[in-house]
Order: sequence, then C-alpha cells, then structure tokens
Amino acid sequence: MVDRTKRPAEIPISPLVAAPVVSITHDNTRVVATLPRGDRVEILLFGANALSWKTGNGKEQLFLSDKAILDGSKPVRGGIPLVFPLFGPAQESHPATAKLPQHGFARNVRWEYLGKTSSESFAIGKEASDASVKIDFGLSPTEIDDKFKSAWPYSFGLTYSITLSPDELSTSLQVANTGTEAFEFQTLFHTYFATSDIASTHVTGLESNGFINKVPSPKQTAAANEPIKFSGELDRVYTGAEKDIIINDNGKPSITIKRNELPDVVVWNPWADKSKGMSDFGPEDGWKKMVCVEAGSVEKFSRLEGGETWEGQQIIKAHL
Ligand SMILES: O=P(O)(O)OC[C@H]1O[C@H](O)[C@H](O)[C@@H](O)[C@@H]1O
Repeated sequence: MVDRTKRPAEIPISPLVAAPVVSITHDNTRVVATLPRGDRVEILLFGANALSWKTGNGKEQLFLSDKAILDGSKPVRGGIPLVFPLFGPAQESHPATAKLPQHGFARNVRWEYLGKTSSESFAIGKEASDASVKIDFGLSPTEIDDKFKSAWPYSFGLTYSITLSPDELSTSLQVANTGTEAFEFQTLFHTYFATSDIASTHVTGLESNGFINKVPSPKQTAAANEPIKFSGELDRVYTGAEKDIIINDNGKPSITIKRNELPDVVVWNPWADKSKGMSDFGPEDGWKKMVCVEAGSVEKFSRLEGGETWEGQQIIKAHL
C-alpha cells in the first residue's frame, strides 16, 4: 500500500475571478467591452462612435437611430459621435476650419484600436464587481484621407479613451499638437441619451448659465434660472457651465454628467419636424426617446501650441 501520510499539501485552487472582456467583432468594425456584472459598451471604429452602453441591469443608456448608417459612408446618428476640430457648420470667420464638414472630421473617419487596460479586484474577500476597463483609440493624419488633410493640414495625435465601470462611462479625449505650428480646435462629445419620454424629461445644472439659442437663429440669451424642459425643437449652447448636469427622467435623476476642461454644454432635441427631415433618423417618433446633452469646448476655439497637449473628459453616471 502506498504511504499517503507524507503526501504534499493540496494546492489551493484560486477562486475563478471574472475579469472584463474586450473583443473585436470578426468583421473588424467594432470593439465590445463587458464587465463581469454585465455592463457593456460597443464602439464602432468608424468615428470611434460608441453605439451602445448598457448598465449592469441590462438597460440601454444611449439612443441609436434605427436608421443610423453604420457602414462608414456617413456619421452615425446616435450613440456618442465625436466632434473635432469644429463644432457646427464651417464659418468663413474662422478660415482654418472653413473647409471642414459640419462637426469636423473625427466622426467621419475610422480610428485605430490601441488596446485595453483592465483594473480588476483580485483582493481576497473582494468581489470582481468593481472591475473596470479602459479602451483606447487613436487618430493621426495617417488615418484621415487627403480631402480632410488638405482642409486641416496640421500635425496632430488624438487619443480617445473610453472607460467602462459599474454603472459609469468615462470618455476622455487627448489632443496633441505633434508639429511646430499652433492650431485651434473645438471639440465635443455629442452624446445621445435614451430617455423614456422627452415630455417628462428635464435637465438641471444649467439654470444659471447664459446660452446661445440656435433656434430659429443663433441669439445670445440670458440665464433662464429654471430647469430645461422640452415642448418643441430645442438647440442651445450653454457656456461656462460649472455644475454637474443631471438628466431627470419622469421626475427622477437618471444620468449625472461630470466634466473636466469642457466648459460648454449643448442641449438638443430635434422634435418631430426636424427629425422627419433627417433621412437617417428613426423610428419616426424616436425623438420622444432621446435627448442630446453634449459636453464640450465649443464657444471659443482652443489654441494648442506645437508640442502641447490638451485633455477633456466627461464622466457619465447612470442612476438605477
Ligand atoms: O445632424 P448633425 O450634423 O449630426 O448635427 C446634429 C445637431 O448637433 C448639435 O446638437 C447642434 O447643436 C445641432 O444644431 C445639430 O442639428
């Protein structure tokens, strides 16, 4: 009989720790990240446009038009389009961006997926439930086609980082001037949030800010000193906003937006007529289910000297 009294101690089997998973779709068009507790974000490489963000309870937090074009032939209607280096239509008064399309070129080009960084909780006695994952995308003149290069002939490097955490999504854009000549830019995260009914949605945090009311034509307007409510097309650029922005859905906070280096906030809902005029907007009454609250730096152009870097970030927290 074999003497088992001196057998080696059992090697403890470490508990299975679930970690965030990041995958690239087999057609190489999208990156998908999931957390062990179910939070999920999906990003189209074209425009580095987040298409979907679901919190751990499975709820979709972004609005994506069901007619959105996802084949790279035009910018995506919904999710989080990236606006850079111009917000709105080109203006002759700013010659350096006068040849660019509305909202610039970043949403019109395919970005490079640079990789992921996970922070997992492996500590004994701790759950993996606070794991988060950061995914990075890059854009430089090599990725943009000649028509954009000649319209904006600067040396630049953009790094866009999306961090998925439990019930939270952070988007951060780093702009580097890799040349010697200074350039000027505007930028914005054009986030389409899902809401259950625009008529019972209101936005707080901008009560004391003046704004440019773009409808029917741009007009500087004094602070309204009340929450933003929706009863028709609304398109406003709030400037110098310091407070956190809260989207309230049916009287309850649903989203909080915190910002770093992004002093302006655009609030937009196209309402029935304008959305009907957009060929990529659907369903027909989809405008009832969305509100754009767009954190950015758009009132003025920011100037970046050669060799300098700028970074702006929004952190979106979903209240469940
Ligand atoms: O149709 P797009 O070019 O995507 O622009 C959609 C909207 O973006 C922003 O919210 C602007 O303030 C609106 O004036 C514009 O209509």
